Amino acid sequence: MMIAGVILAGGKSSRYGKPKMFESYKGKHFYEHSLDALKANHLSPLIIATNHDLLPMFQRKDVQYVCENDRHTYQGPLYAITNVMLHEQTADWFAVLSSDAPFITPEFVRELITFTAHNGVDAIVPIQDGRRQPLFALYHRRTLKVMQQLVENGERKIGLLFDRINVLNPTFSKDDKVFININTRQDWLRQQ
Ligand SMILES: Nc1nc2c(ncn2[C@@H]2O[C@H](COP(=O)(O)OP(=O)(O)OP(=O)(O)O)[C@@H](O)[C@H]2O)c(=O)[nH]1
Repeated sequence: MMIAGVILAGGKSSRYGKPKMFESYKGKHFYEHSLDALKANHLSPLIIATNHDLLPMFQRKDVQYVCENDRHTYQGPLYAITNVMLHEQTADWFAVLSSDAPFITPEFVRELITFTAHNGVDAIVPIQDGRRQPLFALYHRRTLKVMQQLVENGERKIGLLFDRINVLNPTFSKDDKVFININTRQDWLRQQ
């Protein structure tokens, strides 16, 4: 079974005011914390989903870059995941992380992956504090068709996907910090 590691690192960062994936924590950019958590679990290929404007700002060479078509820039995570699945056709599963969660750990990714052993599951989406965490999640390749249908209908909400596929919703009580994502500078000041 092949699991690709995907980091969503496009978007507008409009609430943050500048591209938040390049903020630094412990000597690494935010996006590198996601990348290294996937890499530590030997996921392959490793893919950063981004857009042409941001592409020159990434420094890591140990990863593939998948850019959204200019016309489709800023369409959100659902579009970005669909685009990655269309580009990477060999992986069975896609471990998808955001690039604004600097407290992510290899241990979290390792635990998440264990749930792929469940039969007949299309996606593994943790629930934390009663909320779904779709950007700390795993999606099977067979979800691509439904994703494409949603995207073609102009849908942006990834939540709509979960009504149409078989989702496992594990809980991770141990390390609450893992799921913290940074949307505003205020968020980041609070966490430091
Ligand atoms: N590749 C790609 N990633 C995206 C896109 N939209 C959001 N993301 C990523 O998805 C994660 C969550 O994004 P959000 O914070 O909800 O949206 P954002 O556009 O980055 O920021 P806001 O403008 O403040 O909403 C981040 O890691 C983003 O980099 C997109 O269109 N393409």
